[in-house]
Order: sequence, then C-alpha cells, then structure tokens
Amino acid sequence: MSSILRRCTKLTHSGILSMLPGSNGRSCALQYFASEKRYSTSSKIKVDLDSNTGVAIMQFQSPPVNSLSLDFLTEFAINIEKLELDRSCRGVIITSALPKVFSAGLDILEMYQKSPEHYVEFWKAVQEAWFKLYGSSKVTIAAINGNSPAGGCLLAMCCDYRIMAENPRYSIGLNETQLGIVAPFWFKDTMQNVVGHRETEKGLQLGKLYTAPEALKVGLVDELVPEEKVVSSAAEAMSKWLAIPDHARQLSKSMMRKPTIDRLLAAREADITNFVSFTSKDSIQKSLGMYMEMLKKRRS
Ligand SMILES: CCCCCCCCCCCCC/C=C/C(=O)SCCNC(=O)CCNC(=O)[C@H](O)C(C)(C)COP(=O)(O)OP(=O)(O)OC[C@H]1O[C@@H](n2cnc3c(N)ncnc32)[C@H](O)[C@@H]1OP(=O)(O)O
Repeated sequence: MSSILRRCTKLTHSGILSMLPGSNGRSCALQYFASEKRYSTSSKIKVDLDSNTGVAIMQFQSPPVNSLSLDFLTEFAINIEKLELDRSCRGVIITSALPKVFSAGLDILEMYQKSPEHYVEFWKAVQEAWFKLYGSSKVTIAAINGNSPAGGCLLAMCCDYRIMAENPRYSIGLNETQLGIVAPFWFKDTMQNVVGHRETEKGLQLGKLYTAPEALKVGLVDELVPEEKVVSSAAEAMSKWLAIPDHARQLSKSMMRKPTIDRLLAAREADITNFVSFTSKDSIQKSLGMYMEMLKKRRS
C-alpha cells in the first residue's frame, strides 16, 4: 500500500504525452490533449492534467482488461483524492488506454478462493473508490471506449456524464446476476439515479448488458460518438459543464448525491459483513469458478 502511495504521488514533468497503444483513433484522441503535462503515473493508471483548462485525463492501462483489482482500486482512489485536493483541477475525464475495453469490472480473482480477511480488504477498497468518485466535487466524465460490465459500469455511472463509442459490439450494464452474484444496494442506487427504478429493476434482474445503442436509448449513457472521437467529445462536453460556476454546480451535485452516499456511510460495516459472508459461500465460489472457466473457454 505504501509503495503504491509513493508511486502515485510521484510527479513527473516531462511534458511529453506518450502515445496510447491501440488504434489510430486513440492516438488522435490524445493529440487533443497535446498541451497536457504528466500529472502522475502509477502502474495501472495514468493521469495528465492540463494546467490551462484544469481538466485531467485519467487513463486506465492495466492489461488485459482493466479489471478492478485491490491494487487498481487503491491507485484509483488515491488519484481521485489527489485531484480532489488540487484546486487547479476542475474536471476529470476517465477513459481506457486499452483497446476494446473500458473496464471488465471487479477482478473476479479477488473474490475467488481468498481468505475472509482478503475479502474485507478488497471490499473496503471497492467502497472507498465509489465514495471518492461518486462524492467528487469535480466534473467527472466517462469516455467509454470499450466494454464496461458490472464494476466498469458502476465507475461510469458515478460520473456526471457518459459518452460511449457507438460500436454496437460494446456493452455496458450491471450483469452480476449472470455470474450468480447480486449487485449490492449502492450499485443499484447508483443505477437507479441514472436510469430510474423500472429500467434498473429489469437491468439488475436480467443482468443485462446493454449494447451501446440500447444504453443510449435507456439513458445509461448520454451520447454515442465514433470511437476515435470519444475523448475529444468528452472534452467538448466538459467545457460546457465547466461554464457553470463551480460552487453552484458542486452544491447541486452534492444535493442530488448526498442521500445515496449517506445510505452507504450508515451501512458501511454491514455491507462489508454481507459481502464477506456472501462471497465465502460454497455456492457463490462455485458460480465464480464456473464463470471464470466460461471466460477462458470462450477465449480458446
Ligand atoms: C440478501 C442480499 C445480500 C446481498 C449481498 C451482496 C454482497 C455483494 C455480492 C458481490 C457483489 C460483487 C459485485 C461484482 C461486480 C463485478 O464487477 S463482477 C465482474 C463482472 N465482470 C464481467 O462479467 C466481465 C467478464 N469479462 C468479459 O466479459 C470480457 O473479458 C470482456 C471485458 C468483454 C473483454 O473481452 P476480451 O477482450 O475478449 O477479453 P477476454 O479474453 O474475455 O479476457 C482476457 C483475460 O481477462 C480475464 N478477465 C476478464 N474479465 C475479468 C474480471 N472481471 N476479473 C478477472 N479476470 C478477468 C479473462 O479470464 C482472460 O484471462 P485469461 O484467459 O487468463 O487470459
């Protein structure tokens, strides 16, 4: 943990923006931010802050699928906290540096055949990442340039605005039931706050992964744009959000989100206990094991 902290707080001022791996579209997207300075680099997440605009771009770079492991979540929470405390930062765009995937959601291996102590530590990190992002006073925009199931969808839903690549092969949603597990109440609350009660009920029960066009239709994302324009469109949207005085926007955001945040704050310990006892069940372990096998078979 302390080594991660040290890595995350190390500032570099190379002023050179490294090119992303993957398609030309991603390189083009980065050119948009050519004036950015490297803000922080950790092994799994890269953050560049443009000192002119006050907009940070956070890129997930944890192959193969940006799964939300304990280390990833810890780095994520630290980075969001650091930006929160930085008065020169007004907005954060979250995107992926990997092709075809925004984030595969929680790292299933963190929930499989580990000790109860590990489950406690992991779940605290999941909660912490959510508190930091959902409670952020900055404008947060998800530039969803690939698949975004479960925890990946949660991260996107925590943002103020979502722009997704219009590729119909990409999907997003809370698919937990398909794994034989249940999304916790605060995942549900977050989705309900975005798409409403009825769509959340259908989405959760069916474990529905919405294709990009379906996600737009139900309001799970706000815009679809060509893949190579996801980040530049996010920057355009950001400028509109930043045209509003910060204090008024921040108070409005807090007014909308506080009850949801307070709900988990009040049940934080019980939520951890629930997670540990649920995850430790033989039946749940069996479901997770079968799901991992299915993922591997699908690949071969
Ligand atoms: C009374 C009520 C009580 C309630 C109590 C509630 C308690 C709480 C319960 C628990 C709640 C948990 C909430 C869980 C949230 C989650 O996020 S679970 C994770 C869900 N994620 C997924 O289902 C995504 C699975 N992955 C994919 O669909 C695909 O990988 C992809 C993202 C679409 C990318 O596809 P592709 O590019 O083709 O890559 P793959 O070949 O499939 O994968 C590459 C390797 O990565 C491994 N992998 C994929 N996803 C994950 C993951 N989430 N975690 C760990 N590892 C992952 C995959 O197995 C491949 O591995 P190798 O074969 O070894 O290379």
